[in-house]
Amino acid sequence: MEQYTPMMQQYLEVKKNYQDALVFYRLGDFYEMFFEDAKIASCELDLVLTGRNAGVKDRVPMCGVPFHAVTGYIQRLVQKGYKVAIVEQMEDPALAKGLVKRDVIKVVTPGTVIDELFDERSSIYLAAVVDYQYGFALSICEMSTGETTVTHIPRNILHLQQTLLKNNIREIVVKEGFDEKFIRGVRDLSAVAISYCAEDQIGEEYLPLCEEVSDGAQREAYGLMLNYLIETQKRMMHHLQTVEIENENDVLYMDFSTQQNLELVVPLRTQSKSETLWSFLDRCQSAMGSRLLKKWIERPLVDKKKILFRQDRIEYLMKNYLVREDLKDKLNQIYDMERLIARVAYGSANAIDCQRLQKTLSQVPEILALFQDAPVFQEYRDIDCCLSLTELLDGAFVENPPVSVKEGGMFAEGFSEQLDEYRSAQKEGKTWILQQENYERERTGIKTLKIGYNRVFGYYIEVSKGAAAQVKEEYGYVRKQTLTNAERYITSELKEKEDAILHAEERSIRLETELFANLLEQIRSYLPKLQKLALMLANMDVYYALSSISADNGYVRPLFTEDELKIEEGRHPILEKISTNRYVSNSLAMDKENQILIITGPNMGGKSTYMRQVALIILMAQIGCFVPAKKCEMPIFDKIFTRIGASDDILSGQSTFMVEMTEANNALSQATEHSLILFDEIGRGTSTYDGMALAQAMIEYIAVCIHAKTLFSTHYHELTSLDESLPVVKNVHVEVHEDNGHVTFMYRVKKGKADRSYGINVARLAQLPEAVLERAGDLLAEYESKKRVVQQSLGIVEMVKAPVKEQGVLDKLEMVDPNQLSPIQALQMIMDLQQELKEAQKA
Ligand SMILES: Nc1ncnc2c1ncn2[C@@H]1O[C@H](COP(=O)(O)OP(=O)(O)OP(=O)(O)O)[C@@H](O)[C@H]1O
Repeated sequence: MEQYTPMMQQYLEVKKNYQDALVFYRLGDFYEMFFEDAKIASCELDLVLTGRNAGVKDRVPMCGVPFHAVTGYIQRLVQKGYKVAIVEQMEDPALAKGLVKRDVIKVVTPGTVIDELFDERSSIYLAAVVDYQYGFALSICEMSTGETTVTHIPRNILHLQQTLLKNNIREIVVKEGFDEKFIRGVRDLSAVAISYCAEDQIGEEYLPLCEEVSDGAQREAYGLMLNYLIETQKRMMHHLQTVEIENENDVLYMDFSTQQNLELVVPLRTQSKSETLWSFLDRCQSAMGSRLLKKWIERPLVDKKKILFRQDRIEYLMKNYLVREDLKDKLNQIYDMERLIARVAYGSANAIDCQRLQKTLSQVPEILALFQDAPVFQEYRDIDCCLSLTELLDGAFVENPPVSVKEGGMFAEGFSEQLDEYRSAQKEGKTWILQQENYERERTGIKTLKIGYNRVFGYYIEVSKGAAAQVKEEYGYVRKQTLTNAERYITSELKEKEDAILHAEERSIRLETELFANLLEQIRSYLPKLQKLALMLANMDVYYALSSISADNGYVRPLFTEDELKIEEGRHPILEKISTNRYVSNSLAMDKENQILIITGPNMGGKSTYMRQVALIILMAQIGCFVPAKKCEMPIFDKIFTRIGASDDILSGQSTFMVEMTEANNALSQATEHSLILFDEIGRGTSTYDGMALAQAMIEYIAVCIHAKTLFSTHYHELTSLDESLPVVKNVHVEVHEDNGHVTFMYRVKKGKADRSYGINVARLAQLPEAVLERAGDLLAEYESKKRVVQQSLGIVEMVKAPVKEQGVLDKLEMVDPNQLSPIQALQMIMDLQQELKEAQKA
């Protein structure tokens, strides 16, 4: 019977346990892939697919990548959603008896990348999801910093998808048997990979971390996440930070499409390089500052005290120009400490990382000194700067240490006496070799004689073929190798010295490796303190960025009210900087009597810009930043919903109109009186009457049942008469001047409705054929003579709000399958639902 070669048997043995990963199998200076893996990888990475003789009749498909370039290839595969299992040689091939031992040292997966990260300013997350029948518990982790959180979300496909998209989760881990319906929902999001993991006993070393999580389902999710990390990373993850328990109500809620519509962190058209709020505000000097800023933007605050706290710090820096500039200079010198220490803890740091850590640490006391007299930064006054560690690392390394930690040459002279001794032995040896070369030249009279070195023969004397006759027996040369035009010899003296040199070299490399491991261990003992310092630096960086942009652009500090929203001369932060003509500022006033503004006016008149501007000002205010306005008073909003523009449909398979209605429903079903709703031309995706009817019914529902502050732009002029039946509805319009059929946009928002629509005038700006414009003008006149009127039911609209919160309890009861619950889970469910019901009734 045919049989695979021993090596191929070894490969297949490993592959058996990693069916869902591409196995990168180390063979000398290459990582090779075989069989299906080779076909996939050659396709995805443009590699040549070859074959290998493996003992059986057919050659086995194979492709490979050189080991030194492997990171880039893994990056590309993981980006595409693949997992890569790296199989290393576990012993020195030169010393191995028989087949070299090999094993998987790590599995790189889409949600756990560390060394293979593309972009230092963004973060990639992994989430473990546990289904407890009436909800999901999630544990989310960012491997490159060790940050972890746990949270609960409703057991609902849309909510799960939203959570994954909003948090840039690239991979979810579930237990075998996870509800197929939800798996399909996750598969619809092509950017999220799904992995399965069994629940195992967690190692003792991680138990203290687990104890931080008191909630049963969350702890289960956290445990599942740990299990998966242990299984894939195959090493102790010292860098995992204390778990943060997150509650969706602790931040201003936005759904994913709102984050997209407002272009908070990604531009709407993914191809375009246009500015997002993040890129605009990001004056951070370090990547960790940028990442923190992004987090602030995606999770604005709802707690007034926390907002004021940030405002105070930003204000301090705005007022103290010199401190701010000094801070900038110092922050400029720091490195991405968060990821540096994660690499140290994880064990993948090199000498360059440690050197950067030292440089960063040495800035800390200077940064703190800047805030000696600033009461708003008092919290940091007693922070431990890890001075002893800074000293320990100071001057430890040579100026430009090597990337590899395996070849020595990292530590500076004076770091270790022993190392210095080995090194001087090496150096002496090398000087001896040079001297010996001269000596041999002199005694043989061969001017071209040289002493060389290679790995196979060690040191040798090389003499050209022509001169070989001059080599006399009495010199004691032993011929070792004959080349085409040279002879190579060794002498016993040379070999003796060689031994000493190589010995010293080997010993010094071994010592350096030991010293380095030791140093990492020492740094690890400072871990919690270092994580605190990194967070402080990232915070400082964000404070710097926001204060600098606020000061440069004349932003004001928002004041918080109970209900009234008043923005005087507000501006769109980004447009005011990039627009070629002068930006026209606009005010806004809303309160209980003015809850809904219907905005009319021509296309291109500035309606969308006005709405976005309001949303951005509110958002900036709730991250603690100052805002582009002359004055701003506002309540704290709990949620923002938008339906703006035709956004790309991420959740595939929905028509524009369906997306529009889904987003409208998100707002109508979740908004409260403390929310902000922006509806831009809702209903335009269907026939005029349908659209107008839906728009009117939505406005009425918001006015009567929700009471959220709402900006509603529309081209249905008929809707402007709603202010008669609904006193909370007010009309505003964007001003235009018309002169002989030509319009000039004033971009000023004024009270009252637009006198008419200007579609045909705007079309003229687009240079449509005159014949079309004329015909349209005639048709318009005809239509207008048969004007539509808005149906108003007896002046007062009566509507009943859909029960939202109690309904939630009923929905959960309905969805749960009692046969799937353990007695403890059932008890927990009763307690949870009862609690939820109480809260719903209180609200
Ligand atoms: N306040 C302003 N100051 C200066 N320019 C502005 C202002 N508002 C809008 N603009 C300019 O007008 C353009 C069109 O604005 P916007 O998209 O808000 O119009 P719109 O009324 O929503 O149009 P449509 O109904 O076609 O969507 C913007 O891209 C911007 O260049």
